[in-house]
Amino acid sequence: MSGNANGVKASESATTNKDVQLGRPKVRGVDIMRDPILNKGMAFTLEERQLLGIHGLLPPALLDQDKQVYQVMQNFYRWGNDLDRYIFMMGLQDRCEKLFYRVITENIDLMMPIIYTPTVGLACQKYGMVFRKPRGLYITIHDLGHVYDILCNWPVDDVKAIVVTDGERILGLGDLGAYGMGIPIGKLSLYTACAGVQPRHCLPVMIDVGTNNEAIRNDPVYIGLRQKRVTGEPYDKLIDEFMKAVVKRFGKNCLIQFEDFGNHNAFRLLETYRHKYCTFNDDIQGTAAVAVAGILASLKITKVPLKDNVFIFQGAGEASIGIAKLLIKAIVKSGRTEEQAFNQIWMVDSRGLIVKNRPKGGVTGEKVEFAKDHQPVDSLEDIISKIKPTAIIGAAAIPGAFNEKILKEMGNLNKRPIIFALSNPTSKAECTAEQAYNATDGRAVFASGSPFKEVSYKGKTFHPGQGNNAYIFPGVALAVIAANIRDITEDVFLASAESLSEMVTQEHLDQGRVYPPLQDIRSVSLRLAKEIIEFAYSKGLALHHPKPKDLACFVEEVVYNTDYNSYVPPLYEWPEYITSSNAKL
Ligand SMILES: O=C([O-])CC(=O)C(=O)O
Ligand SMILES: [Mg+2]
Repeated sequence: MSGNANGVKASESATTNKDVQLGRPKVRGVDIMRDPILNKGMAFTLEERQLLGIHGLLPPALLDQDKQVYQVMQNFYRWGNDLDRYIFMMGLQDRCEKLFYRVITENIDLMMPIIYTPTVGLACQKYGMVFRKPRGLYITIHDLGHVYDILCNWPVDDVKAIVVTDGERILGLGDLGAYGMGIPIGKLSLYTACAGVQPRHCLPVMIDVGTNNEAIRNDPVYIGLRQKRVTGEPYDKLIDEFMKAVVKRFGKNCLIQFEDFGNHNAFRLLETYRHKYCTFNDDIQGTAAVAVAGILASLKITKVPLKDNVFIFQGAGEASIGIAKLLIKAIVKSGRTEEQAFNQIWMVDSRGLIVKNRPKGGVTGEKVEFAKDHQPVDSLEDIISKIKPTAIIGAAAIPGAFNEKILKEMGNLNKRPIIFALSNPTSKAECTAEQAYNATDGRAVFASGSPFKEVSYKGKTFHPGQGNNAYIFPGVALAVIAANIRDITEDVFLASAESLSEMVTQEHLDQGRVYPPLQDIRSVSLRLAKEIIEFAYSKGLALHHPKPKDLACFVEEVVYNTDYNSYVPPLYEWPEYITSSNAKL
């Protein structure tokens, strides 16, 4: 390839867009129609049908991709519920990948609630019924000693990103065992839909060590191991073997995103692996970045400087601790000492306010450094009246935790209270958008992890923001893959949070938004990737050399193209001495 419209040479990019160079596929005949990567449905041209040996295997009409999109959308609307829409879209992904991604990217705000939260949560709960065709790899505790062999069964060699779960904490739904596989699949669909990561570079992985969810173990159509979770040494050995096998099979630049592990493993595994492998934990670090971005944007509405805010976290798990730690970095950057920053952050868990020497105990691990010198207080209502926060952030998957009294109190304490109900899916949110606006006379600055529709209150329309790590992980992944960032530091996540918050315009703020609209998530993710790459080069974290001159073009070059390839090879041009009648014999 010579150069694109912007003059960037393909050779500068980490991954050349091989799609457009495919020319003639190796597969022919009916097999090409059975391969979702190559299949074009009724968009195969007459020439292609003849050349590939599929003429007559399709009805005679040609339906180009535009018409196919129309057909998919008509069907999509026809389904009566979201779970059926999920199954329908997964079927499309299994049949025709390019069409699937074209439909998703063109209708991202309509499609995200289906292929991602909240519907993906419901799909995981019913995965035995939803399951049609396997996707990704299943590695079980019985495969100890053979993990590399399993990775070798994956047919693609140039995998660049893995999303892995052990299914122990699927969204806020708890232990769903192997049914949790819907999450890595959904996350990786967003890698492509939001950030244009090539689908063939992506691999979803389920590590099945059993499930402690008895109902799921007894489900007659359960797809995983029917045993209690294996913990301790064998568990650690399996994860360790997996990490090493990934490097052996796909190289040390292969990104490994940890997703929806239980708290007790998530922090531990992050600490063990973060400096040795190209890895991050989305629930700790991705969620942290999106929440801090939302907080930074909220301050433009509340006009309360970061250093004067007081935050209460409902929950002290992966999300809360992750957000709190990144927030501390942001507060310190704004001029406070670390000690002062810690004093602005209060945590609440199932045993009440996290204080030193709590009679009810339970302050261990990551929570310890957040424990305050304060009297124990049990109920969230009392905690809020005593601590007088400017912001409350819910991430404990306790639906209704922000009750009317609490929301009203937040409205009494603040001109513009910040209320983030981040637990997923929607059924686990701490309050609804409507409840937050109604209880605060429309003054709440509200965001939630799962989407809520606009709310009309006293003639004004509010657009609640979706504070979901989907605004972060696709852009991070694209940046990591394209620029070979191996060490994904906390500063990368802080830079991501700052970049995202800077993409929130005054117009967005006027609509009550603290994130750019979901329709814009693709351009947001690409810009984020570009800014992360810029940051990574400035800190010496990007190993792709030389640094490309034009980063926007560099990013554009690697992005997946949803147009169908032409399988008709370009005609050869015969040299003139052959075609010319004057050719000398
Ligand atoms: O998947 C989502 O919507 C966000 C997330 O990581 C979680 O809730 O675990
Ligand atoms: Mg998650």
